[in-house]
Amino acid sequence: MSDLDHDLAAEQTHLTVSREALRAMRERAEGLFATGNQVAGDAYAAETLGRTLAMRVKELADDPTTPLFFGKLSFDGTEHAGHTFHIGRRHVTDAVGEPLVLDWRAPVSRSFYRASARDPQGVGVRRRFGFATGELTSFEDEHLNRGEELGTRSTILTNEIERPRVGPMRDIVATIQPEQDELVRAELDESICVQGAPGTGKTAVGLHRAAYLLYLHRERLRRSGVLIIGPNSAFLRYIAAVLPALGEVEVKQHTVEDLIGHVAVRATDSPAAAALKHDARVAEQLRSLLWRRVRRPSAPITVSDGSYRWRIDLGPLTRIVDDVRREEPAYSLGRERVRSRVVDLLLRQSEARGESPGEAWQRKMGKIGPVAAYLDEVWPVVTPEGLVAELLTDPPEGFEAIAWATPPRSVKTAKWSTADALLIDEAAGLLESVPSAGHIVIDEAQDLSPMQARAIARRSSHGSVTLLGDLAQGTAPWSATDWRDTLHHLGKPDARVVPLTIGFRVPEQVLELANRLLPSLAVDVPPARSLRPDGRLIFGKVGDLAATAADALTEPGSVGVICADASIPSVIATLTAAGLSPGGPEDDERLTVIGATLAKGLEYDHVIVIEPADIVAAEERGLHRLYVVLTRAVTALTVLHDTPLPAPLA
Ligand SMILES: Nc1ncnc2c1ncn2[C@@H]1O[C@H](COP(=O)(O)OP(=O)(O)OP(=O)(O)O)[C@@H](O)[C@H]1O
Repeated sequence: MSDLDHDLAAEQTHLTVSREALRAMRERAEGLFATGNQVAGDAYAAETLGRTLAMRVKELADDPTTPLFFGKLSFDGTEHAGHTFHIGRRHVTDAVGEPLVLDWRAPVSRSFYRASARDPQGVGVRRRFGFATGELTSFEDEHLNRGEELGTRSTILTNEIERPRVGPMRDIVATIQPEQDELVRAELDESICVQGAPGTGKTAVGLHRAAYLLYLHRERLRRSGVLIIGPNSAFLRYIAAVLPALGEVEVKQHTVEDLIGHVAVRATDSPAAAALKHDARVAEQLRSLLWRRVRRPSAPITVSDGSYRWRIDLGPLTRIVDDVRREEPAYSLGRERVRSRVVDLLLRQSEARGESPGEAWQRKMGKIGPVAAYLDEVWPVVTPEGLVAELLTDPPEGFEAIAWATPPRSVKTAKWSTADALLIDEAAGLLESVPSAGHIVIDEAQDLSPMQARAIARRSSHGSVTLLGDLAQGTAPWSATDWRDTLHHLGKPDARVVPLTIGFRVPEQVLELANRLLPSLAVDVPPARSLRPDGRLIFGKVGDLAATAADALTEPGSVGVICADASIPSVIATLTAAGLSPGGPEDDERLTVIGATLAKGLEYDHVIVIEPADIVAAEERGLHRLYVVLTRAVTALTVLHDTPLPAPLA
């Protein structure tokens, strides 16, 4: 046996021992789960404990297809000199608590991603492991102490990048690159905006950052929560498995629409109305409409509590309104403040008479007729829907386009649009303050409208955000052209904007084609360098579709046919007639037909794009859409067209 074989055998043994230990950890957790009910003091404690233990059992699940560890650090310097650590997806300890595998997020593991020949951080040798279906098959050493460093030339990194893609997105924990790691491990209180060309790992970075923050601030974030926001449900489905694979099973993933909720969407807006409703100026209109409801009182109050009659003059009543207004509370809180200050005045009069009425008396006085009438006059009850209905019934100058064609009979029967739901959320935020999440990761953030950004800002007022996006991929009418604007609406104006420039998905030739569109996209973004010199770019006629798809399916990996949304039925018909069975973005078929508007954030091994000119013509920012579509390919891009290619590509 050579030294290398011997080393590999020893590592395989370590893997077997670690798997065994993880199984034992899981069995212990299951045992605790089973007895949890008996040890907990009461039903509430039992439930909490049960939930924690059930979560722990889930977290300890071993996925036999992914390796328990992917790297090893052998230290010859710092306080760790003489120690070796295996780095994996989670801690694994043996029966006496000795670590067999260190979590990739532990402080020591940082050197796995950051140590270099120039700055070895005490690491003598960094070892990366190659795996096939969960079995350890090879390793690659860098003797940092001898100045050896592979960087992006690592075969294990190359294999990982070139691996055929099938099914949902996977974690990249074994091969996070230094520029990515710096973002992943940024502090919890730091908000960051990542500007990265297609395939530079923005989504991956955001998800790993969520996992990292949860590891470091588990208790705090369990209470306040970490949210992931993505553009649509096909995308959320695509990324759904990444965090659970990293042991994080509790993170909620939403689109902006389902984050907001409030009302069922049953109407659509004209483009002009939608544009105004997504504009931050409409927030100002709602605010002033709301605060115009607050008035000074017109008469003093006289109240009888059965034994005495109390009177409050106009002067103090006016002062209360003015004071509370100046304090700028959320509107509904303001109303309660006014109420309690009136009751205070009554209480003081009563005390001056030598009485000391209790809470029940105060509650009664707060609701008594004259006090309620005063409140309704100076600070009336407002509902979010009511406020928005008022705006849409009679919009101010310059906002005529948002007017309802026919106002509904009542607020209850109103049909709301997606953008109305945003207005209602804005109004709700003026009425009551919204609980803040600890951290929010927002993907495809270039498409956030100012009003959507404000909705997220309300939910992260005490937390931080990671914004991920690419200005060149902005396809909404309100897409950002400058990150500072989005950050301003998000309430994080000082966030760092950091570029990612190494492309892990799109092959060089394909990127070169897509980049020809960049000068026409009117954005200033740093170009990316592709790590994939090995791709293929093919042009053909639309009539070649079935043959191209059939051919692509003979190779491993996923095949995505992307066309203008209107062409989906005919594309499916062509493929089906040829005996292929394409699925949609929600299915698990190897062959997927997907409309251009849903392709954002997704990737396929072989992408077949049908009629780029149709994709461009279908919408206002069609060239941006085409840029998104052309950058979905991992290995091969086939462009099929009968009409001439859009000018920048021809
Ligand atoms: N460090 C890495 N090691 C291996 N693969 C990586 C690494 N970083 C990213 N990738 C892979 O590159 C592909 C693109 O990553 P990701 O989807 O996160 O990019 P993106 O910047 O969000 O792209 P887009 O702008 O198209 O949404 C994914 O398959 C991802 O797994």
